[in-house]
Amino acid sequence: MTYAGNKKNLSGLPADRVELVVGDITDAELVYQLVKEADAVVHYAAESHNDNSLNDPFPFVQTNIIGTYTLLEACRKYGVRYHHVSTDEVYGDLPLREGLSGKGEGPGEKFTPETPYNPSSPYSSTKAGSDLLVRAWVRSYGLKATISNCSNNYGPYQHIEKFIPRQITNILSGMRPKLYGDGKNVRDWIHVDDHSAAVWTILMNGRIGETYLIGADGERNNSDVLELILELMGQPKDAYDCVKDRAGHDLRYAIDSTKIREELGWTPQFTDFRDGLADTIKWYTENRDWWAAEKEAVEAKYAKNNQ
Ligand SMILES: Cc1cn([C@H]2C[C@H](O)[C@@H](COP(=O)(O)OP(=O)(O)O[C@H]3O[C@H](C)C(=O)[C@H](O)[C@H]3O)O2)c(=O)[nH]c1=O
Repeated sequence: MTYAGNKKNLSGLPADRVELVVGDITDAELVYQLVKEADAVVHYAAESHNDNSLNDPFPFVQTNIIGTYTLLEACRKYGVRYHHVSTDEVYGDLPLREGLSGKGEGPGEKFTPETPYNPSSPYSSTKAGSDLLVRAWVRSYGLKATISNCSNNYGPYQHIEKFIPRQITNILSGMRPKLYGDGKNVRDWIHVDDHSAAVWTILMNGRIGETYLIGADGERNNSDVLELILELMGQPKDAYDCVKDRAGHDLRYAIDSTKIREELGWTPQFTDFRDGLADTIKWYTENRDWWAAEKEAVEAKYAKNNQ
């Protein structure tokens, strides 16, 4: 199997059965050469960070649209099975629920595979575009492909630009965590290993042409997540800064993952967010070498936007 992606996301896939390929997916010559030899392609190789897409959308159009197109064409040419890793953000956002405890309890509307696409940011609109390319390649050319749309991941090896690792590494670097706006925005958290296991399940048993939503019923608002990080790291509850909100900030994401659970028998294994977060903190604490060199540059980018 050829895996187009980023080594940092490999956690959970059986390494002996996967050949990791990191490269420029807009480089058609490279892509065709690799896909020719592959049994299957799992495409994780997106530009993925909303804040970066707001500052500079072009790499998102190039990688997420042209890169996906290039992979699809190569898979079509060589008859290779393709799985497209995507995001719940293609569906836009949901209204905040009154009284959300931050523990994912209670009823509320969630995204389903039938929810109409309504992306908000340059990032999510390019992911939506790439999903639609996949659907067109299935219908028009009979490409053997599946799509998954997952909620917010957390766990080891996540880029420190993202919310959870940013706050952990801020604290470890003697800086205060940064919360956008009022911190009431809700994300539906899933451990990266559960996401990887779900992708593997779809690749092995998913029906061609289908879209599966992946989520672990992990809704929490950002303030609650940050307060838990502060508590687990022995910091005062209020030791953070509220900073400028993200432009067009999506309010709430929530996934209904009934389809993958009932049809393919997948269930998340990381059901205790507190434990998963504690392990994640431990990982960043013990692996400073992995992130420390990048910290200054990441924070300088945020500082330019007063974030
Ligand atoms: C970096 C940062 C973020 N935030 C807020 C903004 C969001 O409400 C939440 C999570 O932000 P993050 O940028 O980590 O993730 P999302 O914008 O929700 O998107 C992520 O999850 C989806 C599914 C993908 O598809 C994206 O690829 C992935 O980046 O924390 C803060 O309050 N402070 C911060 O310093």
